[in-house]
Amino acid sequence: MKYANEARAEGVPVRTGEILYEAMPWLKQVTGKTIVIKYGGSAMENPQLAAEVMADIVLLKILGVNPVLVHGGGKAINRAFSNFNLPVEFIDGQRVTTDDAMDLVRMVLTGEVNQHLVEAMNAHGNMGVGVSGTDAGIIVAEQARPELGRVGKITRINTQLIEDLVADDYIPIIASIAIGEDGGCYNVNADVAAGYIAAAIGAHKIIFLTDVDGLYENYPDPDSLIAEMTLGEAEAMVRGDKLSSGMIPKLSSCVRALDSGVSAAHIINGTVPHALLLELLTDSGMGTMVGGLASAQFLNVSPVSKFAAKLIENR
Ligand SMILES: Nc1ncnc2c1ncn2[C@@H]1O[C@H](COP(=O)(O)OP(=O)(O)O)[C@@H](O)[C@H]1O
Ligand SMILES: CC(=O)N[C@@H](CCC(=O)OP(=O)(O)O)C(=O)O
Repeated sequence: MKYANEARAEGVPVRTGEILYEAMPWLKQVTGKTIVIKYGGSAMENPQLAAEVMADIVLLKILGVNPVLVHGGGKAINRAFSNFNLPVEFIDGQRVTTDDAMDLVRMVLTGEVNQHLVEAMNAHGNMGVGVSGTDAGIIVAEQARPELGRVGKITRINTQLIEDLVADDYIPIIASIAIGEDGGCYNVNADVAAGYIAAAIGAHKIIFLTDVDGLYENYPDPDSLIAEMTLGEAEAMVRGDKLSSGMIPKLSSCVRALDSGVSAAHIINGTVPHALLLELLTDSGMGTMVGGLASAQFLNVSPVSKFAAKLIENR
């Protein structure tokens, strides 16, 4: 037997209660909504952190959010290429993928990365269903450019399987491999795949989990980290010549998603513990938000006004 006084002496976690309560306004905005989460290979390098990210996604599902996970695995593919002495070559952020290399890319993304994520997620209750973009023709593509080999340009997204899984309260975990219009399969950039999927399923938000704190105007100058930008500003940056490598497909995908009605896109640091929860359920916010706020007058204001801004945005 244990007396109540004893339990209290161990410390009542008042702050924990406050934190949970503070989540309410944010939770009201996202519960029942579909959120596409793109998990990049760069933020997946630490398996413990990756397992925590999967647990946070399950928590969001339990809280009524409908997460759809789209993942890459560029670093794991690089390692496999090096093991097989295949050259790693990118043109405009896209991996040059020969026919033989395609088999390896598919093996790594669907056989290794996807299944590790499924395993980590399903340690918390078997909600994760791992699929490739080829399953039920989720991602359909044609050859992008002959010099890239089997790199696909997405032509359409079939949303049915994703919608069915979400309706049945599963969490789709989608590897960025596409089925060809001409048969066969294609390697597609996972940022691009996530943007297309978010647009096609009418997601509320898209969140890119990467290994930096967000988008820097002049990378890596820490003072140039962008907290918020409008769709117009993002479009101008995509058209300009300041962006390099990994951020080109991410920002282009933010633009595509917002153009199709997704309310906000976020680029956040997935290596920060509980980054997703902090972004979605607290006043703190994280990284770079594209779109989102109704007006610049709400920038850098108190949490209460920020909440008001979010309500306006949701009208
Ligand atoms: N302007 C920029 N802002 C932030 N990161 C940038 C920028 N330009 C290039 N990067 C690089 O982009 C990387 C993230 O892209 P990438 O490696 O493709 O990640 P992921 O695996 O998450 O898709 C960062 O680690 C950083 O080195
Ligand atoms: C065409 C192309 O470049 N495909 C990517 C697919 C994986 C990916 O996008 O992974 P990240 O999200 O970790 O960058 C590749 O082969 O690396």
